[in-house]
Amino acid sequence: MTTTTKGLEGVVATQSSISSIIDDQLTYVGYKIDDLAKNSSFEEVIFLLWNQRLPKQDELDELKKELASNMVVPEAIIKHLHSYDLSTVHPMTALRTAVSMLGLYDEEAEVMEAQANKRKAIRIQAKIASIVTAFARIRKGKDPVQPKLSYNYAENLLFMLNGKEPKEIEVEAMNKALVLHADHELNASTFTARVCVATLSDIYSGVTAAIGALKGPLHGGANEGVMKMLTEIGEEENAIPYIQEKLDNKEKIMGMGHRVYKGGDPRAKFLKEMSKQLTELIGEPKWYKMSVKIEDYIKDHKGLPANVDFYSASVYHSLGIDHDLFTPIFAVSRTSGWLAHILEQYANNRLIRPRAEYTGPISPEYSTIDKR
Ligand SMILES: CC(=O)SCCNC(=O)CCNC(=O)[C@H](O)C(C)(C)COP(=O)(O)OP(=O)(O)OC[C@H]1O[C@@H](n2cnc3c(N)ncnc32)[C@H](O)[C@@H]1OP(=O)(O)O
Ligand SMILES: O=C([O-])CC(=O)C(=O)O
Repeated sequence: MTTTTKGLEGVVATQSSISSIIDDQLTYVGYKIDDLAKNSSFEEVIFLLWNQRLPKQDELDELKKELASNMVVPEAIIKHLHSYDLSTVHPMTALRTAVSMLGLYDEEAEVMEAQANKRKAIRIQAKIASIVTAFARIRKGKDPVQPKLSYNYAENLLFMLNGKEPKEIEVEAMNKALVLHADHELNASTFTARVCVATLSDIYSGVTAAIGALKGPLHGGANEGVMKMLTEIGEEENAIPYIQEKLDNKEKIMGMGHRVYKGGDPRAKFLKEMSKQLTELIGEPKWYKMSVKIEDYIKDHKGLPANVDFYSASVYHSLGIDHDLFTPIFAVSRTSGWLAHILEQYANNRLIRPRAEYTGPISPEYSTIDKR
């Protein structure tokens, strides 16, 4: 058997035409992330990821309409969100369970035909925004807000979260964050989704599994970890001593480092710019300034670049989003990528089943229980 690679580093595990990372450049279906971040709506990116081409205007209008009109979630899920102790449950745990529950209320849940899976993809993408926002409101004793048909995805996400018309700058920032987080080749959660559905399990299982993988602090959970760190640091002058102490204790700095990018994450510069603008706007520029200090220090002392999670923390904070909702917001965006990969996996499926190199004892002598 060939040798193992810890964490599957550098292993090419599948072919995909959805996104690529080549020489530290990210593309979705060949289009540069820079062009998409500057020009595209999240809906446009969803269409691109699911169809491997950019939409025409009427196709984009249709997708926007379908997403907005499918955002309402079954009442049973809203009831379920009321049914446990929302003060202690992490929103990613609630989301994982609620998305799994969605499958119970979808008549096509077990239909494996390609068109049915596309219809389910729209429903899942639409409803995940409503689940995250309903959870956020219910735990504050507020009613969920119904989406507006005239709003785009980013507008509805903010509207359902805050119950008031979002400002243009907030919508722009949210849209860009959604575009930047939408897909990322074979990251851990996407790989999880593909492994799951490669058994020909259903689409809800795939997305539920992916949410579980995204939750961890080495992956999507890092954005919440970044804000926790910034809050603990409190003021700019404390940043370096705090970071040095963490490094001395061999602790990881959240939002820093990446398995694939060694020169830098191309998404981070957009989020950095947004962080500067938005933290100034809310009168809390210290979060941005602190982040820049940390980024520079880690670059100089560890040679590690900031990843997508680093500046997204202060961006989401500036948008007034609760810190434990940062990863669920990431999940809302990444659902588009998971669904694209799930559809691609179904279209060209083979069971994913690698091998393990056995390192346990060889032929130990068996003794019956009375002799051990
Ligand atoms: C959306 C995303 O998922 S982006 C990633 C989000 N995750 C984070 O931000 C968590 C912090 N970062 C990390 O833990 C890592 O950089 C990962 C998980 C992203 C990538 O890790 P890997 O490629 O597996 O690298 P690994 O964890 O093996 O680290 C290699 C070395 O760099 C160090 N290192 C890597 N990241 C960090 C970090 N953030 N802070 C301090 N040291 C780090 C490790 O301690 C290790 O050092 P050593 O060789 O002296 O033991
Ligand atoms: O690709 C990865 O390993 C992690 C990442 O940046 C992402 O999922 O966006």
